Amino acid sequence: MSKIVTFGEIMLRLSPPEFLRFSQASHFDIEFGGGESNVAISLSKFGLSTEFITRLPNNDIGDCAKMELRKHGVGVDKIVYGGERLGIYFLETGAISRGSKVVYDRAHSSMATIQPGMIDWEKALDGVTWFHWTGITPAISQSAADVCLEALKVASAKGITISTDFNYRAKLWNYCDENLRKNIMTELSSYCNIILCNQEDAAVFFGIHPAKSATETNRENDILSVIEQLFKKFPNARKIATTLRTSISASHNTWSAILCDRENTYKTKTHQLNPIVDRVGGGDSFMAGLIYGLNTYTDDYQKAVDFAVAASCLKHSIKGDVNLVSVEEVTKLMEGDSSGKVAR
Ligand SMILES: O=C(O)C(=O)C[C@H](O)[C@H](O)CO
Repeated sequence: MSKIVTFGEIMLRLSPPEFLRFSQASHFDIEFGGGESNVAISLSKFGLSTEFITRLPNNDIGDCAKMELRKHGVGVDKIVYGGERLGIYFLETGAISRGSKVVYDRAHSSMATIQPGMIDWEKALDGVTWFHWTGITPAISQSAADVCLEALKVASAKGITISTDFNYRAKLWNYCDENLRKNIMTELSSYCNIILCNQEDAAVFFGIHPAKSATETNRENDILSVIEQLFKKFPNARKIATTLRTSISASHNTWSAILCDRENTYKTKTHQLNPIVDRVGGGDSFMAGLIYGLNTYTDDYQKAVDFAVAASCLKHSIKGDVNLVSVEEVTKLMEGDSSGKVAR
């Protein structure tokens, strides 16, 4: 039976109600979010045994984060405690052609000040079959990057499948220059078997760009060229996926994905995404869907990626960071029922 661990920072998400601007708000809606905890919660909703590892402050706010994870069935026993505070991110939700805005307030958080040796990875990863991290964790601080490396070394020695979502966040990565960032991400990524990546991630982290042919390229060829180069750079990578969003106008968005292994390419159908309720966590919901898909449809990779894209499509209908949908709901959409009919 699969047992999945994700590792990263869970934060308080504070957002003005509805579509108010920060400057208009007199109070905030409270949720919890974070790339890796979003994946853990979604996987737990799909019925997989899931554990989230992080460092939380030993105070009431840290307790609330833990209770949130527990409420969704995610294991919290490997969490360590200490440090001053829980990270926060402020989200102003955009509308029409005004984009959303994120302001991070996570400096000196418990996760940013985590140090090597604080987590006993040998014990924490005992009996685990899958370990997931993202490029957000090493972006927080050098010591968080070091702990990530500690985890990956142990996971890899134990033969655990390792996945990552590169998740470049331009507003983080403040503690190091471009070269160090490249070295850190190259070392961490070299342990990974399953990778979720987009063109920007590949360019920023590894200086990888689409190879231009004499003929005109298109978006799909560009990303396939990037994926080919990533496979060469990372010999341990078995599968690389990407999501493709088109924003034709504020009211016309589509969502699809591609999954590649070293021999084949699996493309999904294109889903319509309108109206979008909340697009935060779209990539995380895809990642969780892919982890579920690869664990469930073990010899049907087309089905695995079809499940992932349908899952993330549904996420866009849900307020908050997390994809609170069941396998049955995803399967229904995957099989073509996008009617949104009332279930009676
Ligand atoms: O941006 C981050 O660092 C977060 O983890 C916040 C959100 O949960 C994340 O962006 C969603 O993918």
